Amino acid sequence: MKTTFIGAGSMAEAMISGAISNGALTADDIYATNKANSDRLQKLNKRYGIHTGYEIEAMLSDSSIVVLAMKPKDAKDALEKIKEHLSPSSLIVTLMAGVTTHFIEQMTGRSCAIVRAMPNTSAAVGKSATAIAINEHVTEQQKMAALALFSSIGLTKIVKEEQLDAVTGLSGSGPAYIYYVAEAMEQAAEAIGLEKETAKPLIIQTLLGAAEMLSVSEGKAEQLRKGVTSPGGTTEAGIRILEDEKVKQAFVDCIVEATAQSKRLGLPYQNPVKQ
Ligand SMILES: NC(=O)C1=CN([C@@H]2O[C@H](COP(=O)(O)OP(=O)(O)OC[C@H]3O[C@@H](n4cnc5c(N)ncnc54)[C@H](OP(=O)(O)O)[C@@H]3O)[C@@H](O)[C@H]2O)C=CC1
Ligand SMILES: O=C(O)[C@@H]1CCC=N1
Repeated sequence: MKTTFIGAGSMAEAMISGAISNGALTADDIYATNKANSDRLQKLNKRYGIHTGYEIEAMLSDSSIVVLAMKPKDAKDALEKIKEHLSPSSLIVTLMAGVTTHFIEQMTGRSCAIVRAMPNTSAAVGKSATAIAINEHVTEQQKMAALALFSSIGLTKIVKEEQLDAVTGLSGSGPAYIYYVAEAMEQAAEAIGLEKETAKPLIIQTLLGAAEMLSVSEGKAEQLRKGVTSPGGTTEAGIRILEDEKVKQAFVDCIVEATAQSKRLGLPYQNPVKQ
């Protein structure tokens, strides 16, 4: 299934790598272009055997899927460049945070089948938590193709487009919150006398194990936490500090604020006429 990536940065690469290694696409199916970085295209061509270049018209013709993988600030330029070459039968898949399907339709000047996605950087290891919103022009076959593409980089949930800001605040930015916890654990390990080489694998395995436990226990986080916490024990003493410092509320506030920022960043893309 011919799939063309407009934008060839880290998210595009994660999807290309996932789709090829999981068999969702072959290297021969994949075309990628960017703004001007030809070295980067050459590297992707060498690494994955995909087609790369700047012949937009040829790349877009007969493309079943066109992935918009540029930053939101570049959306307008990129859409201006590709709109006259877009085939009416192509499915547009957009990865851009905040850029609405309405904006894309306005920019291309016509109704398009669009899947708007919010993956996360764990796509690079096939573990993205991705949510997708599907507009009314997407056919059942296109929906299946999009699900196959995103399943190749991890788990996929279908949501309403208006829920994508919340998804961005929760799981789009989510890996950063977990890295923040890992940073705190690394800092603490040093303070309590553990060498980095000892602490790092212990931290990683603790995060992996906790995630696996959450997964097999159907997500009862509070119950799992209580299972670790012996009365009068070490966990209880540690968690008391987190409660005193209102750390849980700080995480809630963090996700609410990230969601609000996603909404703010999306404002210029509500109506392209106002740009
Ligand atoms: N990083 C993340 O955690 C997440 C990112 N996203 C979304 O994914 C998208 C891509 O992010 P990411 O891969 O990190 O970005 P990168 O900066 O790594 O890549 C952006 C790519 O877009 C290309 N580009 C810019 N302008 C144009 C243009 N006019 N025509 C063609 N290509 C163009 C750039 O080309 P060149 O190098 O030549 O300038 C580059 O290849 C963003 O919209 C982001 O919102 C979504 C979820 C999570
Ligand atoms: O920080 C950001 O704006 C992007 C969107 C989700 C993850 N990174």
